[in-house]
Amino acid sequence: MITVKNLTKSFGPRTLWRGLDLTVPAGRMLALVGASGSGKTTLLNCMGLLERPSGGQILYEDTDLTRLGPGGRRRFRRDRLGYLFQDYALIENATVHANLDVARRRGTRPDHTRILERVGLAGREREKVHHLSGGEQQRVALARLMVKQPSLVLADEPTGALDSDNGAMVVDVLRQMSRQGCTVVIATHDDDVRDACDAAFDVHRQREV
Ligand SMILES: Nc1ncnc2c1ncn2[C@@H]1O[C@H](COP(=O)(O)OP(=O)(O)OP(=O)(O)O)[C@@H](O)[C@H]1O
Repeated sequence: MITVKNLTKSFGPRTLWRGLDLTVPAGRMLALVGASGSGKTTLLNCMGLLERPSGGQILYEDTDLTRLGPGGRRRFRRDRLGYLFQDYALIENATVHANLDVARRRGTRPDHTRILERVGLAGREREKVHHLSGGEQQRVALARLMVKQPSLVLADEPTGALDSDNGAMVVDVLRQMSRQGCTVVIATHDDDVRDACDAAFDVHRQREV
């Protein structure tokens, strides 16, 4: 479960939100919606320790993420978090296989063949990521999440570069992860994605819609 309490974020004189409260229980999928520029990505970045809020708390279970030191932040990212962001953060120069292997937890042997089949990339293990299209790279990022099995997934427009079939597949995979207990937060402008979530939170109005 992730709980955002009384969160404020300003860039210089401009305040995006003040006193924002939000809870996403484990096993639930929440859509972050709202006009362009309302701060959906910034809120994901705060939850994902990529940006510091100006005030307030972000609790993951009993840990206040805003108070973690460098070691705690590193461990949280490594052990708990899964990002599905627009720039994918893949290792461009490496193969699909290598990109999946870096996400593997010690002591686990995920079935890459089955996972790549699931995301529509069967047989592409040996290809270099920089040879893949934007939508294919987005699906490698999804496959990497399936390998990592994080307990908190933060996704920013995860269907942005995809056709509708692949978009639906991404939502199915995220739903499957949430059924296994993962907390999933998705910033989206896509009504199909929003409808597939358990709830939607408008970042501009600061309430569920
Ligand atoms: N590092 C930064 N410095 C200054 N302003 C920033 C910074 N990051 C984001 N902003 C501003 O904060 C506002 C919210 O941006 P953000 O990307 O979070 O919105 P969004 O709701 O995700 O938008 P979109 O739907 O267009 O992706 C924007 O006006 C943006 O210019």
